[in-house]
Amino acid sequence: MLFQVEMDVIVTPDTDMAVFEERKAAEKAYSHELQRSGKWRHIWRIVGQYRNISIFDVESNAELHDLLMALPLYPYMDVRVTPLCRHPSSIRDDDS
Ligand SMILES: O=C(O)C[C@H]1C=CC(=O)O1
Repeated sequence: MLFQVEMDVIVTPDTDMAVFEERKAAEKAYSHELQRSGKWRHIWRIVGQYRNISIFDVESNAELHDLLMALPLYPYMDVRVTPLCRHPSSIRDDDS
């Protein structure tokens, strides 16, 4: 099952940056692990914003939920999820 996930990272003036930087490093490692597994298929930075658009390929809604809840930066994020399905005009083999 494919999902578009948009993640906004929110850093405020009172954010403890030492804690944030620790979580950011953990987030990078977690993201790399999921990308290598194929579950986190794509990640793109939205230009000019601390936001990404990602594509996840998971077995179920529950699996995606668990993966997102475990994001080390989750406490600093606003997350939006959009379920995707194959477009009938797609010529790609890996769209479903
Ligand atoms: O930087 C971000 O967009 C937030 C998050 C997602 C992956 C990662 O390494 O950090």
